Amino acid sequence: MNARFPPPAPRGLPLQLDGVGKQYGARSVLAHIGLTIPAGQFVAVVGRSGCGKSTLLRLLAGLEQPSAGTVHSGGAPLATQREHTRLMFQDARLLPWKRVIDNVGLGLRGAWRPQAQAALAAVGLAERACEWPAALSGGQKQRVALARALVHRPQLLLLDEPLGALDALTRIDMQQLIEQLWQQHGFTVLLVTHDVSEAVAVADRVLLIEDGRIGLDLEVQLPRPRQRGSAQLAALEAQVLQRVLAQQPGDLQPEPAAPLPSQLHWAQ
Ligand SMILES: Nc1ncnc2c1ncn2[C@@H]1O[C@H](COP(=O)(O)OP(=O)(O)OP(=O)(O)O)[C@@H](O)[C@H]1O
Repeated sequence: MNARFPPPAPRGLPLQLDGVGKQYGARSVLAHIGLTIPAGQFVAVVGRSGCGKSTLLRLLAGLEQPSAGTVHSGGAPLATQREHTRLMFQDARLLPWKRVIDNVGLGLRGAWRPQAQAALAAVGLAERACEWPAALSGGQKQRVALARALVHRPQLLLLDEPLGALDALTRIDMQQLIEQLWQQHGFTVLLVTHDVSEAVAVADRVLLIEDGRIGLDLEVQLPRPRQRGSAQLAALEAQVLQRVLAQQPGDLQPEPAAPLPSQLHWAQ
């Protein structure tokens, strides 16, 4: 990757969540979340489907407001830091009628092309700047989405399962790219992922959400680069998985099965 990418913001944003809750109508999704995340920490957020991982990210991104509690950064409401926060989703959300570089430069003013070109170089796609998004693979589209975030020099990068649709090898490449950019630029990362092995491989800290709260807060103190497939990573992964599996599936609990037509027949 390219070291010429503009110098990073001095540090990541620290986060302080106090008593954060989120309700949708009568349904409580998050309750009393209290968290201190130091500047520049790489945090992975895991938990069963529907436990509130994306909701937490949307609250941090300012796309939703908490029903209770506060989110601060450095003593001020996080909302004052919106320009330093970027969110990336599972789908790249590129505009198909704009070339790759124009997608990266969306929202920039002035002489933005060199910055966008440098961001593309940082994700290894300098040569693809003038192509249409349709000419890119899924992994390349996600790299463009990452460049589109990087070009704003974020201090807080919120990643909502951005690698979920990628094949296993492309996924590891992207994990390593994100880790490398994080090391270069020092932004704070919150990565929502369904993949516990990904969480322990890339993060400093893994948060498990269960019953609307932080059910497990695990420091990953292994040196980097981490050896995929190592016994230490496997042990951490097992520790998180055991905790997830010990939990009731909550709203994923299937409805009582309706009898099949053939069963109905035999019951008569
Ligand atoms: N706008 C909304 N209105 C009502 N309920 C919502 C809304 N957004 C999310 N929910 C509910 O909040 C709960 C948490 O949703 P969320 O998307 O945060 O879960 P998640 O952990 O990210 O799930 P997944 O892993 O499946 O993506 C779910 O039960 C969901 O149905």
